[in-house]
Amino acid sequence: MNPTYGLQVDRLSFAWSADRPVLQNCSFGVPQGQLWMLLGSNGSGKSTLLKLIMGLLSPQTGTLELLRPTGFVFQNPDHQLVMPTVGADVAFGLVEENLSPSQVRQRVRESLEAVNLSHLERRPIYALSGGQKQRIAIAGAIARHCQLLLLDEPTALLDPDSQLDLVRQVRALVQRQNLTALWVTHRLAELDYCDGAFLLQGGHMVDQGDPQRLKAQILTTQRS
Ligand SMILES: Nc1ncnc2c1ncn2[C@@H]1O[C@H](COP(=O)(O)OP(=O)(O)OP(=O)(O)O)[C@@H](O)[C@H]1O
Repeated sequence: MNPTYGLQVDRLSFAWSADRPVLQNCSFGVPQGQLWMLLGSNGSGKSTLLKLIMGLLSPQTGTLELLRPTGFVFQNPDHQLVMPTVGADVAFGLVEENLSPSQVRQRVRESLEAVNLSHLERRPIYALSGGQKQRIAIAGAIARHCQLLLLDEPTALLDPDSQLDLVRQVRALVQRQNLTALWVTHRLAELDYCDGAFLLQGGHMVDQGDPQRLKAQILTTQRS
């Protein structure tokens, strides 16, 4: 992989069945240390692309190179947070890492600090807001020292203020910790907080680059 990219995808194609191609010859890269957003209409293949990057699906052709470990954040945090309290949930992701109890405590502390939620370590998960739950899911990835974050419409269930709060926090975190992040969204307002964007249409990556240019272009298309 080119060392300046945290994620590099080259001529990737995928079809659920031979007569239904979803992704066709997609090539793109997310520079290391940056947050890029992935846009595309319903059914354009965004979630399928994330599943390929996560390794849950295998491409028919093409290659994927990515920094590891990789962390995922889903639309609905209730599908992701499995333990009764915040601290226990973040620690749960570390069970396979063979760490001492004090190392686990240190990782939990650091990762909660990273998402500015240290004060919630003992709070039950059910008592969190949607935005706080998403930040705990992100803390779980940070605790595992993830280098690449994949976020599939993480603000879909949040109110408008919490949406922008989350994207601002993730951008700051990416910059502070030199992470690489790919964030799937339908919300054009979120494009104000990323370094670049990709536009997926009909299985092709039809545009990529400056998020404000893509935003203006999509708004013009929507008006016409
Ligand atoms: N498990 C599956 N089996 C067969 N076809 C699928 C499966 N999952 C998705 N598809 C099809 O693949 C295409 C792309 O779906 P995908 O969910 O990746 O799109 P998307 O861009 O994420 O959409 P949305 O914005 O609505 O979440 C769609 O035509 C969808 O019906």
